[in-house]
Amino acid sequence: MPLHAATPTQIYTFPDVAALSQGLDTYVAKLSKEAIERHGKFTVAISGGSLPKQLSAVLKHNTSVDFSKWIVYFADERCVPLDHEDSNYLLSKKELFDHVNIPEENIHTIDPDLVNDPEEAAEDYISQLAKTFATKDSVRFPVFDLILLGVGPDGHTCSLFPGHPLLEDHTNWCAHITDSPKPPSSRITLTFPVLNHAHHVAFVAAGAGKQDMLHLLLDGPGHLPAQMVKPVTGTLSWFVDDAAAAKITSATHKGLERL
Ligand SMILES: O=C(O)[C@H](O)[C@@H](O)[C@H](O)[C@H](O)COP(=O)(O)O
Repeated sequence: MPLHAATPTQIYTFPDVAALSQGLDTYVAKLSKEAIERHGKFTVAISGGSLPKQLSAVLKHNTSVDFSKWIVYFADERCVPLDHEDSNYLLSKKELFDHVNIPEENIHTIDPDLVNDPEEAAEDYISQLAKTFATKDSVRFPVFDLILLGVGPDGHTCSLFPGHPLLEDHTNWCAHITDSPKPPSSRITLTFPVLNHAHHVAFVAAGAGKQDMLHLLLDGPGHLPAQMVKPVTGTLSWFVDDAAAAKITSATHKGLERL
């Protein structure tokens, strides 16, 4: 089955989290190879939460992936020091970076000196993005090869929360938030235009706790943040385990396929 979905949204389901990690490994390894063949690098943005562990369980052992060509950003980051237990960087470091050979300079962290000034931290992150995606003026939005997203119980993704003014940010590449309903309250996040310009966007969701939200997001129309992720020309995929997929009832459900 081709990974490039014929339908706007492709849902891949797996019997359990172990199989989900296997599927993610296959998917990410394929996209990494394609991107490196195409332009010599693989640009990827990674979220926090449960995703880094699910992503890395199998991938970190995959010796066929050329991690030396990876350029990593964070889909969102909490404004905390890099060694803080809430740091998304620290999580991905433990789960993935410590096990593979991504050059340190290719891993774009929040500037630890700016964690007390979220606005400055977001500005700095835009400058970091510009290093990879040309200058801020010569390209409209970064085009990531892959952005990996999680989804919260309220339908948030990245640090884009329901009803928040950041949902209306259609110009900045990265924005800050100081009133995140999910702690910690200060964060920086990629914005919708960046998410929607990626070549590939994949949501990852596992466990019965996600059932109701997945039903809401995938079975009907709506304007929750996760539903606002609609790549302009890229693909949109969901990687879910059977527990998370259990309440999906619409036509979309009939499209469920094993990877
Ligand atoms: O830093 C963060 O908090 C995230 O990037 C956030 O958007 C996360 O992906 C979702 O809240 C899902 O988190 P779980 O996978 O842990 O449910």
